[in-house]
Amino acid sequence: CKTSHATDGCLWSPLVTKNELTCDTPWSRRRQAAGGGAFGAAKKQDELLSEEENDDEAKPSVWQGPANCNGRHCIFWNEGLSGGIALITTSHNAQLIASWPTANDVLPESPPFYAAQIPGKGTGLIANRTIRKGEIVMQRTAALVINVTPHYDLDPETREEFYRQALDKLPPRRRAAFMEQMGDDVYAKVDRNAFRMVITDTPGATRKDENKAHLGNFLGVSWFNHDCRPNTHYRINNITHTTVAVREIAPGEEITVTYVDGTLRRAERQKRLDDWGFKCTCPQCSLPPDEAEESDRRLEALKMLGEELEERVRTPGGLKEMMPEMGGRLAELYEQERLDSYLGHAYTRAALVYSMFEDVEKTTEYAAKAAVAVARENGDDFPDAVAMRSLASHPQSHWSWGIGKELP
Ligand SMILES: C[S@@+](CC[C@H](N)C(=O)[O-])C[C@H]1O[C@@H](n2cnc3c(N)ncnc32)[C@H](O)[C@@H]1O
Repeated sequence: CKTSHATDGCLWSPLVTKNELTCDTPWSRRRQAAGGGAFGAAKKQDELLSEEENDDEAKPSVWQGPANCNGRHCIFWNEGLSGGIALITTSHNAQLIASWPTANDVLPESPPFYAAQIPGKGTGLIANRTIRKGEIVMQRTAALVINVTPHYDLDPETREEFYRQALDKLPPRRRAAFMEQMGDDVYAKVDRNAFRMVITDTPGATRKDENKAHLGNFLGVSWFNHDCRPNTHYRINNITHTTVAVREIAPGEEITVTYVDGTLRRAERQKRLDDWGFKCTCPQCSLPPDEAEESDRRLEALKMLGEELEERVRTPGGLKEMMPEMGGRLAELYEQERLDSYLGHAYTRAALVYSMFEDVEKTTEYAAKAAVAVARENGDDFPDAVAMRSLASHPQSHWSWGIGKELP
């Protein structure tokens, strides 16, 4: 093994230990991604979704970098991992990412959607068959991960050059797929299509910690348009983005996500969506005035009730003021507002409140619903999903059981 930053042969990187060097690992040929007929739509639209999967020759999975540093932020990349990943971040964050598992970024044989032009929205994704509630619609690993500090602090010219250098580290088809996204330059493509994510191994780190806050660009995921009452929920684990259906999606229906907090009132949602450069005309935003006002009133009630429950649980003696029905009311408000992608949170609150007052029937009902909704939204092993399964099967053994009744 020679140690070099050359683009072929045995590659060296500070991100791998000597034992992990992959010099003699034979290159595995990646399988050809499905495409063509399954999408049914025009070829151009198929390519939007599948091009990065069609590389003729696979690359070895080797982390490289740092290169092209600007202060503490450098470019790190791995051409062979999950279709190709490039990072602009610190060495510490890059090492952390390199230690994480990633999903294999390959489209399923028959993706349940095709890309099409949607009037007034640009490109979007349409279901080509019935998609079941709870079904994974798409799973992608980030192609580009960028720390927020260079994104917000660098002068535009330096930043654009820096981003182009990072993009150059991706395999050509992946780079081409990136360039298909909406936005006039690389910066705008990142800005319009990226998801905020926290790169940390420290529980409790928040997006406000600039060292940890990053923007992740996930090819394919960028084609989901916004709806204030979307039919999917997404989660980001490590640097993998997973989109799951939160209700049954009919063939021909557009697959949507929300870009903003759907529990906000209509004017606030629309204000935030202005930043994305469009006026939202989704069914919820297009309700007749009286129904829109009713929705806003429900959202206000939902917010107040949620805050009241939090406050009472946190304040000494606060549980004395609580009534078991408050939990059920909260869940009802979420259901009436069709906030299908937030039901895990609402059902969990409801189950806990009923458990505090030893209502066995309601506790098991809401804990069972919460277990299913939380698993759908966050994965089967998510701690709240595990806790809700346990509450549903043995309510009396849970920490919350009866604590509302035991107070003096
Ligand atoms: C992440 S991209 C989604 C894909 C995009 N339609 C395209 O053609 O690349 C976000 C952009 O799509 C458009 N968009 C998304 N949802 C929309 C909606 N509900 N109404 C109008 N435009 C929307 C906006 O221009 C927004 O800035």
